[in-house]
Amino acid sequence: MCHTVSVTRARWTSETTPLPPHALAWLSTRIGLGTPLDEVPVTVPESALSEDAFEALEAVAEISLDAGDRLGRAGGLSYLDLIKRRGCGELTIPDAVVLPSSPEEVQEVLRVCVEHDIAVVPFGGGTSVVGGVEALRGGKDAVIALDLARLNRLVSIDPVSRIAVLQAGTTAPDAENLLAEHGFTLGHVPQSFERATIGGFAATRSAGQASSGYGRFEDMVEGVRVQTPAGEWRLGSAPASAAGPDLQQLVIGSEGLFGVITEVALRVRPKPENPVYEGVVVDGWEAGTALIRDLAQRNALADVTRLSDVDETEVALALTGGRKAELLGKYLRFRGVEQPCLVIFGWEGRSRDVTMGATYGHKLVRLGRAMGESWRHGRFNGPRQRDALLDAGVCAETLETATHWSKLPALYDAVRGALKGALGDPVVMCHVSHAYETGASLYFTVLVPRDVEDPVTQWQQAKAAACEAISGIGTITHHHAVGRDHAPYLEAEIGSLGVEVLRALKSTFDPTGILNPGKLM
Ligand SMILES: Cc1cc2nc3c(=O)[nH]c(=O)nc-3n(C[C@H](O)[C@H](O)[C@H](O)COP(=O)(O)OP(=O)(O)OC[C@H]3O[C@@H](n4cnc5c(N)ncnc54)[C@H](O)[C@@H]3O)c2cc1C
Repeated sequence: MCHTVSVTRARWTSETTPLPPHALAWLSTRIGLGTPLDEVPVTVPESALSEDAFEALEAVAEISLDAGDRLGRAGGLSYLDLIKRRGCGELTIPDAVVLPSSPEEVQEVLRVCVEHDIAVVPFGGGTSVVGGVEALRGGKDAVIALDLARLNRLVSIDPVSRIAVLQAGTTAPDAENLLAEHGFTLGHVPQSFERATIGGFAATRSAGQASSGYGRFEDMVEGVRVQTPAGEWRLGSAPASAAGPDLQQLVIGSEGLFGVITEVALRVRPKPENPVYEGVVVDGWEAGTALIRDLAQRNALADVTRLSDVDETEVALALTGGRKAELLGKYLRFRGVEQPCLVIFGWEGRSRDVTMGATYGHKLVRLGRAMGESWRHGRFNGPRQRDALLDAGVCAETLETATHWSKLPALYDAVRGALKGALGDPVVMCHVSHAYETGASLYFTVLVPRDVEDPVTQWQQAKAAACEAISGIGTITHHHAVGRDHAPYLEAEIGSLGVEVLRALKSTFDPTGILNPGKLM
C-alpha cells in the first residue's frame, strides 16, 4: 500500500518569501530564468518496520508511521534534497519517526534498535546540506529517523562559571530565548539559525556568522552527554585538562556515527547591549583578503567579519535595488573604487576601535551603519528565498571550504574555475565567512538556470568538479560537515590511517553498525 501526501516540510518557512521585482529583473538579465519547478505529490512506500520492532519501540518512546511525518524527515535541505521533494530524483524515506523525550528514552530506543537490527538516523533540525540525515539503511531491513525535537529543555545554568546545559533538540532560537531569561547568549548564529539544533551544531562542528568573536561551536562546548549502543558516555569536568587526548572532540563532528548527543554543556556570554554593524568597501579581492588577514593576525577582527568578492558585492548592490544602488555605485566610482568588495563588520563584545584602528594603512570606503544593519536584518533571507528561486527555475546552491592564507588565492581560482567549467555561465559568488590567524574559509554561492532534463546530474557534476578542485588545496568542508556527499573525499584529507581510526572507534561505540550508515566514511 502507498500513501500519497503533499510536501510541506520541504519549505524553509510555511510562507514563501517572494523575490523582490528588482531581484527577478536582475536574475532574468544576468542568467535568464529557467522553467519553474512545481511541487508534486510524492509517493511514500509502506513502512518496512516489522510489527515486533514497532511494538518494542512503541513501548519505550513516541513513534509515528504517518506518511507525512516520515516524508518530513526524508533528507535535509541541500538543493538536491529540495528538488527531490519536488519529484526530481529519488528520496530516501525513513520507515518510522521516533520521538524520545529524555536521554533515558534515547538509550532505550538504541537498545531496541540493536536488538531488532534497525538503522538509526539522528535528526535535529534536518538542515544538513551534505546528505547527513538521509535515511540510508546500510544493509538493514528498516531505518528510523530519531527526531530529537522533544529534547528541548535548558537543563541547568551556572552563572558563575557561565555554563549552560541544553538538551540536544533545542533549536537555536529557543536556546537564545532560554538563555536570554538569564541575561546570556550563546552567540552562535549560522544562516540555518532559525531551524538548526544544539545537537546538530555539535555533531557537525558548526560555525556561526559571529564565530570570529564567539568561536566555532566546538570552542563553546564544555561537556557532552551521549547515548551510544555501548552505553552512556559523559565528558567535560574542567575548562581544560591534560588527562590524555581530548575525547570530547571525538564526539563533536561525529555526525551521529558514534552515538546520539542528548545534552551539551556550553560556555555562554552576557547578552550584548548594543551590537553595532557597519559596512565598508575595499578595492578588489586581493586588497580585501589582505585586510582580513591583517586584522586576524593582529587579533583585531570584529565578532562578525565577512568579505564579499566582486561578484557577490555586485549582486548585493544590485539587490539593494533602485536609486539607492545607483547612487552608491556612483559614490564608489567617485571615491576611485574600481572593483568594490563589501566588508561587513559586526561588534557584539569586541572593540570597534581596535578593529577600525587596525584598518589604518588599508584603503577603504566607509558605508556606515545603514549598510551593516541592512545586512544584519536580511541575513536569513537567503534560506527563505531558496523556494522562490526554485519556483523561478533557478539552481541555487552553496559550498564551502577553508585553507591557509598562502593557498587562499589558488583555492579561490580553482573552485570558481571548476564551477564555471561544469555549469557554463553561472553566477559564482564568494565570501570569506570566517577568518583565523593562519587562514580563512571561502563560501561559494552558485546561481544557474536549472537543467530541465536532468537537474540532479547538473548539480552533481558541478559539485564533484568543485570537490576535486578543493581536494589537496583546502578542506573538503569548513562547517557544513561530511555527511554522505563529502564522504568520498575524507580519506584524501585524513589519510587511510585516519579512516581506520574512525572505523575502530565506530566498532567500539556501535558494534552492529546501526548508527547513521553511509555518512562520514
Ligand atoms: C540555508 C542553510 C544555511 C546554513 N548555514 C550554515 C552556517 O552558516 N554554518 C554552519 O555551520 N552550517 C550551516 N548550515 C548547515 C547546517 O545547518 C548545519 O550543519 C547544522 O549544524 C545542522 O544542525 P541540525 O540540527 O539541522 O542537524 P541535522 O541536519 O538534523 O543533522 C546534521 C548531522 O548531525 C547528526 N545529528 C543531528 N543531531 C544529532 C545529535 N543530537 N546527536 C548525534 N548526531 C546528530 C545528523 O544525523 C546529521 O548527520 C546551513 C544549512 C542550510 C540549509
